[in-house]
Amino acid sequence: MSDDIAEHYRQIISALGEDPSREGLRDTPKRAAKAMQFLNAGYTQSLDEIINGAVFESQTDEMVLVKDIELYSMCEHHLLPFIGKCHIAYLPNGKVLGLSKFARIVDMFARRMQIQENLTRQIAEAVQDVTQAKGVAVVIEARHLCMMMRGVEKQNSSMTSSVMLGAFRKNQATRQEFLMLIS
Ligand SMILES: Nc1nc2c(ncn2[C@@H]2O[C@H](COP(=O)(O)OP(=O)(O)OP(=O)(O)O)[C@@H](O)[C@H]2O)c(=O)[nH]1
Ligand SMILES: [Zn+2]
Repeated sequence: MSDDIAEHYRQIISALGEDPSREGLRDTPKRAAKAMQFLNAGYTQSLDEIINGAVFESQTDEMVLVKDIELYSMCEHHLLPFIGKCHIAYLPNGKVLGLSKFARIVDMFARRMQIQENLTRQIAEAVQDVTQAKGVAVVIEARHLCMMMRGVEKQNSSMTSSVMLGAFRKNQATRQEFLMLIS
């Protein structure tokens, strides 16, 4: 599979007018294939596998917030990166999730091709699924290279997307508390 991807990169380099056999580019198809596979490793992972049973009983019923999880993904339209941070909050319902698992959930979905809005929803639904929480909130703030280095070439705009489930959707005070904590 890696060889396959490398061969396609070799053809792309050639079609772009470069010589893929010149010294500096000789190993580039292989490197690019490896990098692309890493950036899309989410397709080879599953929620069960990354959670690895790290869901613990707890009677806490206060909001838990994991803030500023850095995020690197690629938009499915241009295969160019979007980069930003993700905030995840939930209201436990007898169970809490291992802290590192929030970052693992973000990475698993971020390392697939998609748009930011869908990524936000996938993360929220995964946290809900795993914790059976009373509510889950996810906000992603990101800058899209497809808007910066090409196309409209706007360097300072960023996009914020959010998904609120359960109590965060129904209860204004809960939502406000979350938004205040991440602001
Ligand atoms: N909503 C949303 N749009 C995205 C995301 N990533 C890229 N896009 C947009 O997807 C759209 C694709 O538009 P097209 O007109 O088909 O493609 P294009 O000609 O390359 O568009 P321009 O970027 O405007 O040059 C653009 O408006 C992008 O800004 C994302 O995560 N969410
Ligand atoms: Zn794009």
